[in-house]
This record gives sequence, C-alpha cells and structure tokens, in this order.
Amino acid sequence: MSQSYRSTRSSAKETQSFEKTIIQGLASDGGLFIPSEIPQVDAETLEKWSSLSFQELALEIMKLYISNEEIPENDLKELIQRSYSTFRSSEVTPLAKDITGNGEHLHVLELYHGPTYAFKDVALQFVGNLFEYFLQRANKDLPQEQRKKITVVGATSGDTGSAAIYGMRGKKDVSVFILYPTGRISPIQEEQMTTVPDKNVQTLSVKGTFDNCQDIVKAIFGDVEFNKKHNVGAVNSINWARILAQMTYYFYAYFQAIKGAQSKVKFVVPSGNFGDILAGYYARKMGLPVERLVIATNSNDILDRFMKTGVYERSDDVAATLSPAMDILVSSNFERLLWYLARDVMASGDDQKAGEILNQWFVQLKTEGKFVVDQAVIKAALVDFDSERVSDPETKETIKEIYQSSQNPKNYILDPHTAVGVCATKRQISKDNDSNIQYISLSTAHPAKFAEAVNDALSEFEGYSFEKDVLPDELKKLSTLEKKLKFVEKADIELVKRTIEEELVKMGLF
Ligand SMILES: Cc1ncc(COP(=O)(O)O)c(C=O)c1O
Ligand SMILES: N[C@@H](CCOP(=O)(O)O)C(=O)O
Repeated sequence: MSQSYRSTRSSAKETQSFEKTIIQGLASDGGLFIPSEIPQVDAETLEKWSSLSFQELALEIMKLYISNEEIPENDLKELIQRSYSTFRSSEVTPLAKDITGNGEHLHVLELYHGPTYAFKDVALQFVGNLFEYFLQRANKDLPQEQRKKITVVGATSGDTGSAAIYGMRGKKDVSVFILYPTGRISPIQEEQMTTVPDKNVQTLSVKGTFDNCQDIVKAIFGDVEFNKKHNVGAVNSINWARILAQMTYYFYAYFQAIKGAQSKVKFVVPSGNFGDILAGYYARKMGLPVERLVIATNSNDILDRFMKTGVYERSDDVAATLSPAMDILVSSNFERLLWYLARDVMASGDDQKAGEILNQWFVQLKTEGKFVVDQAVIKAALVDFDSERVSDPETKETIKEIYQSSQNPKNYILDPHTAVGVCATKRQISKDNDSNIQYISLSTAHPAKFAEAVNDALSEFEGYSFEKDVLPDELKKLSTLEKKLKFVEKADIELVKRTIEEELVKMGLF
C-alpha cells in the first residue's frame, strides 16, 4: 500500500487503508484521519502537471494518496471522469482572471459550476461515486439480505447538504440523512435539499444551530452500537475524501494564474469548517510553491482569533451573518492542521506523541471551552497562513464595489461568502503592495443561492435584476416542486437516531 491513514488523536503506531478511512469517516477515538505521509512533488513534475486538464490532474494527485491495489488506475480514472461530467464548465473550476482589470492581479476561482452551484460539488460528486464503487465491489454476487449498506449522516449550514444529496441520490445501498438548522439556511438551499424525490434521501430540519447538528453527527459516529447496526458514512469534510478531491483546484488554478511567469501566489479562502483551505495546505506541503494561504472569516471568527492570539476558544453564541454557511463556532478540520503543528513544533516529528497532545487539547476544549498553544505554534502556523476577519457591512460593500468596478467581466456578481474572501484579498493587496503577487480568491457559491444578501447590496443599481442577471433557470424551477422534510423538535441525539431508524424502515433499508 503506498498510502495509509492514521487518526489525529491516536498514540498508536498502526495505520489503515484508504477504503476503511473513507467508509469509516471519523476515527473511533473521535479524531480525524490524515495520511501517514504527505507525498512530495518535485519541480519537474509540477512543470509536467501544468498543462494537464482538471481531470488528468485529479488523477495524478489522487494516485499519490490511493494505492493501485486499492483502486486500480483505470477505475480511478473512470470515477474521476464520471464525477466531473456533471459540471457545466469543461474546465470544472475556471479562473476568472484579473476581474478588476487594474493590475492588482485579483483572480476569482469559480468553484460553483457543479450540480448544486457550490464548491462542495467538486468533492461530493466524487465521494458519491466512491461510496458506490466500494459498495458494488463488496456486494458483488451477494444476495439482497447480505448486502453491505451505508447510512450517510451529515450536518449542513446549507451547501454540504444539497451537494451530498446530489452526490448520493439514487445510489444503490446508500441512504442519506442531512441535518440542518431550521431557519438558518437560505430559501434556495432549503429548496435544493428538500425537493429531491429519491427514496434514499431524507432531510432533517433540526431546531438549533449548525454546531448542534455537527455535534449530533459526531456523536452518532462515536456511537458504536448504532454504527454497527447502520454502517454510518460521513459526507462532511471530516471525511478525508472531501479534502483529497479539493486539492486539485489549488494546483489547477495556480498553473492558470502564473502561466509560466515567475510570480508568487496567494490563495484567499472564505473559511468556516476549514476543509476548503486545508486542501490548499496539503497542496503547499506537497510542493506547490504557494506564498501564503489566507483564512477569511466572517464575525464567527474562531480561526482568526486563534491565528492572532493562540487561543482556540468556542464563543457562547453563533452570530447569524450574511454568509450563513460560515456561521460556525468550532472548525472541525482545524484539528488536522493542529496535528501537524503539534508534531513539528512540540513533538520533534513524532506522530504518536502528536496524537497525545491533540487528545489533551480536545479534552480541554470539551471541558473548559478552550485551549491555548505556545507562541512557537502560532509562529509555525503563520509560515503557511495569514488571516482576515470581515464584517457584514464590509461584505455588502464588497459585493457593491466589485459590481461597479469589475472589468473582466463587467458587473461581476459575488455571493456573500465569496465577498468575504474578496474583501480579505483587497486588504492583502494593499498590505503587501507587491505587484509580483497573484491573488486567487476562492468563489465558493453561486450568488443565486443567497438572494437576500445579493439583492440587499445591488437592488439600488439601475438595470440590476436578480431574475435576469443572477438566477439560473434550473434554480427557478425549484420553488414549484414538492418538498420532503422532517422537523426534529430538539437538537437531541436520541431523537435524531430514532428518526433515522423510522425513516430507514420507510425506505425499506432497515
Ligand atoms: C459557500 C461556502 N463558502 C465557504 C464555506 C466554508 O468552507 P469550509 O467549511 O471548508 O471552511 C462553506 C461551508 O463549508 C460554504 O458553503
Ligand atoms: N458550510 C458547510 C458546513 C459543513 O461543512 P463541511 O464542509 O464540513 O461539510 C455547509 O455548507 O454545510
């Protein structure tokens, strides 16, 4: 096996296969899976990769993380081709270059050309096909009653849910349950999730916050008995396959931005659960010469506070912002970065000791609501990252400003999450004052998904029309379709487990 995986909280030597890692999702000790080593890519290989298509590049990267014995190269190639054939752009993730046209090199990486108009499609179209591939292989020639099944349980603040549902709908032996906080997602996001008629899909509208939903999902993964009964699968970015599939666009966009020139590149990423930017961290650690990855948060700023103070502290309340998909108290994937920092700064490169340190930090987070790291850890983090916090008024102002000033194309419309990133990019541009840096700002969702925020910013402009300029026909139709959802009156794990079992019976899968 060329690659195996370990848990961030494990102090054991053993590692496990890619398939087990993906199917299991979250480690039984509560940790997240990471590769036992990060493959290295040299300058010659990068040069070769620079002319590959998105799909070819995805294959080269994934081959480094999945051994040929686990998924033969031809099968992997076919999985990748199928996963990206559903995208509306032949480039999958095109780069809108120099949007302001004023020499500041502000490029927007459009990640929303998949079926649900959000960056999550890049990973979840692939994850859906991967689950199906593993199940078909395990169930080959088995009678119905012995077939292995996966019960996907995910939490969403709006976008993961629809991308997961579109990735898993109709897949044999897979059922999908998506928990979302009632009233805290946009109407179109809710319509996308609840209008999918496939029998294997059920959305659960939970009275609570996204963090409540995420905590329930993690507790379900930690419930040995429920897991044994239902073989629970993860679609949130706690699942390693999500991070892996997202690495491709960092490489692809980098090559498009520099086009052979000797420029420096910074990526700016609107961040919540830290999954998207973490894929960029892996790309950098593999050898992609990225200058810095910039974390852009809204006022739910646990990540920005950590980068500035070394205190990782859960605040008491989540603020409802214009960028709701990032309204989050604790960032799941930050644990993966913390593991590398602990190993390199505090454990002299010892994997097992890093697991022990992580365990202590997360026990402290649970019992005291925070933990504090040494300044040396922050110093190491700042080699790879910088961070910016963006307020709602700044988000709105950025949507307006780009609409008015963009040149390539004119009247470019940002969704509020992308606007958080672009505002942070603008700040970096003025701080750096270096015309040799190319800035790639990640656009994580289509503006049509956030009508209220976009209209609030743009309706004052003459000639602007949401229906005409923003809303794709495909999304227009959603409001006419029948909705299928189930209310869960309390953010309570036992109630959610009961609801899932009742629904599985109705689906004929339990
Ligand atoms: C539109 C949008 N932007 C940004 C983010 C933040 O990404 P991450 O949670 O990977 O940090 C999310 C949610 O994950 C999202 O849905
Ligand atoms: N912003 C996310 C929250 C879940 O994050 P994930 O990337 O870990 O799935 C969403 O839109 O649901």
